[in-house]
Amino acid sequence: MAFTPRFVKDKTVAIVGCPFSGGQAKLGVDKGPIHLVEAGLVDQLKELGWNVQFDGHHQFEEIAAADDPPIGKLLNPRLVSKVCESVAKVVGGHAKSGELPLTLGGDHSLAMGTISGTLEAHPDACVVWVDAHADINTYETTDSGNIHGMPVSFLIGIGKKIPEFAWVKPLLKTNRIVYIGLRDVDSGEKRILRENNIKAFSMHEVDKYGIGKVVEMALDHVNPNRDLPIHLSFDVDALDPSVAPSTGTPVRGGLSFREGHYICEAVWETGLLSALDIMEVNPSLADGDGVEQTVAVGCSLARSALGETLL
Ligand SMILES: NC(=[NH2+])NCCC[C@H](N)C(=O)O
Ligand SMILES: [Mn+2]
Ligand SMILES: [Mn+2]
Repeated sequence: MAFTPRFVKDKTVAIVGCPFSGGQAKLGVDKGPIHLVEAGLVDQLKELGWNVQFDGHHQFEEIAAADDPPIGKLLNPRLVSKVCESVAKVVGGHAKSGELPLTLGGDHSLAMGTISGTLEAHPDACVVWVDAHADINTYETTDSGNIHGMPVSFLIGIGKKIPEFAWVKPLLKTNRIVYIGLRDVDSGEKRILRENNIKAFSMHEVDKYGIGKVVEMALDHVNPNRDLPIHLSFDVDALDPSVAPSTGTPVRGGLSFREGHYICEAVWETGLLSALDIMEVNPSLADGDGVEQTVAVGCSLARSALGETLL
């Protein structure tokens, strides 16, 4: 289908490369965006008819806080906060000018920035969060202290208020986010999802209803009239590790290659996509083939969400 989504002008996609790993402990996830671009993503999107804006990856070095001791259990808190704040400005700027921001991670803490940016530009946007994890731990519930397991709690405004993160406005309403693919949710997170009535389709529902029905139910929940902008935040660990092995927190029993792509295709078909994140590609994990395979799958998910069809 050769159309442009409703909230995008001149079929322009702005690639926001975010070589950042501070939201978790494994080295290498900062190399994800570089590999995705080197695999030819820019030309692939041009081939699909997009005007592609890409002026190099973001440099976060100058942001590095000299002294960044943990706050409670939270690791690298000042660094993550400052990086996400700058990402929010960049993503929000693109969205306001009618470009579709495609953020390449980097770890999923970045979504605190990307979704903040989306909501500045489109206050009524909804979020489809595709992940093995709920990433909704709070100051009180996090066990690992890794902020990539926490961005959603900041966006909806739960948990202890941390002054270092004061810029994050709790703009995301709990009925405007839906999860697909969950299978490794901490017990504190399960309670948060329940108490806040947050809709989630785990792998159990994918097995039970099939991916077609699950995506339809997910969109019915966050976007009942199919008129709101959609921010699709895709953590590649939603896919089964046999499909995307190069990622920091793989969990077996994940989405198949087709199920992952189907989600992207179905979101594209709504004509409402307004921002896309491809997160947690870590080219230093897994060996030879696995790395190439994961990078290729990251690119093809992006293409599917941006209009590539099978026929
Ligand atoms: N974006 C991710 N891969 N998140 C994994 C989070 C794992 C775990 N729930 C934690 O909070 O540490
Ligand atoms: Mn995950
Ligand atoms: Mn995640």
